[in-house]
Amino acid sequence: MNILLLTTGGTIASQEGGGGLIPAISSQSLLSHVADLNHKHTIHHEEILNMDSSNIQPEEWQLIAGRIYEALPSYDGIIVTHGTDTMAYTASAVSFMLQNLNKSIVFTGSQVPIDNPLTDAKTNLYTAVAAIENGILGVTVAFNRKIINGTRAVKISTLGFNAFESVNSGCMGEVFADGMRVYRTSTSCLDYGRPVQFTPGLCKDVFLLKLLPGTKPEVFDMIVQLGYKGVVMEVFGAGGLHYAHRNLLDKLEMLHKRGIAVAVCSQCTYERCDLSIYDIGQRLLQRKVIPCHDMTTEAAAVKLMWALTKTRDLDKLQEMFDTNFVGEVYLGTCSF
Ligand SMILES: NC(=O)C[C@H](N)C(=O)O
Repeated sequence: MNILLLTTGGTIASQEGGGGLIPAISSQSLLSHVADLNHKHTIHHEEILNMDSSNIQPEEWQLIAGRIYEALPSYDGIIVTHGTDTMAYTASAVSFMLQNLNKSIVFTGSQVPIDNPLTDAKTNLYTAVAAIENGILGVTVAFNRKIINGTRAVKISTLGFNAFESVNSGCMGEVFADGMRVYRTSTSCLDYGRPVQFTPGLCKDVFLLKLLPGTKPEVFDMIVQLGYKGVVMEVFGAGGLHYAHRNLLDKLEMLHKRGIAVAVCSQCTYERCDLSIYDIGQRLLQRKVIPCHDMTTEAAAVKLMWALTKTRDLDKLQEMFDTNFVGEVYLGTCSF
């Protein structure tokens, strides 16, 4: 197979720089650590960035997605090496920007640099190649022998090798002693008659707010002043926030009047936010907040950035959040 290795930095490409680990290893040198892959496949390499992923932002997401789109026709699959810290955001962003993918785009990285004897980088790279060999289509994350839908990946460990979890959706594939077991072959329902859909835009004016009991309502005034067009709010449990002592509900009404979208997801990692259960949730619904259902916070925030480039109409945004595009949300009607 013809595979492209796109490198962007991260621990996988890092070396001790005197002041701590810093990305330094080139794409060529990275590939040389898994040179045996070239016996079976033709692997091309290209370094598009060399950054700690803490510095990777929407500008870089667009660069990465654009390069993938250009390269796609020439390869059977593309592996993107990336720092783990923000990989779930980048993988989500690329998932929304590049849809109807009939090829494998696999993000991977490592917790230990590739030139360290205890590295997990090689296994992760071999797992990424196995995802391509097994035809797992769409944007995924390969880590610790698992293949996860890019919009379902969440980084759960700072140091452990099982650094990513597939949240609210089983993983797509897993390596066992007898090889890769494939549970799902695509992140979405593909329309083979249509080409890849590339929508490169992202609205950078999205704010992510995790509530603390007692958060001051005036925070929302600051969000408005700063020109944010959308807010993803992590609320308590199935969907709660305070209005006693400090009335956040009034501020949500103010945001709605100003046409600022507020999407709501839970501070709980697992299961869905459901605003129909409690009185407080129903008060939120009356303020026209957009429920994110069982989406990860990472996917929800990036989905809002992507959706806001298509519309600012709150009803249309709500419709987009009630639609499953790339397996990011379970709505009870589709098993992706
Ligand atoms: N394991 C890693 O890759 C962490 C690193 N700080 C990064 O995200 O770039």
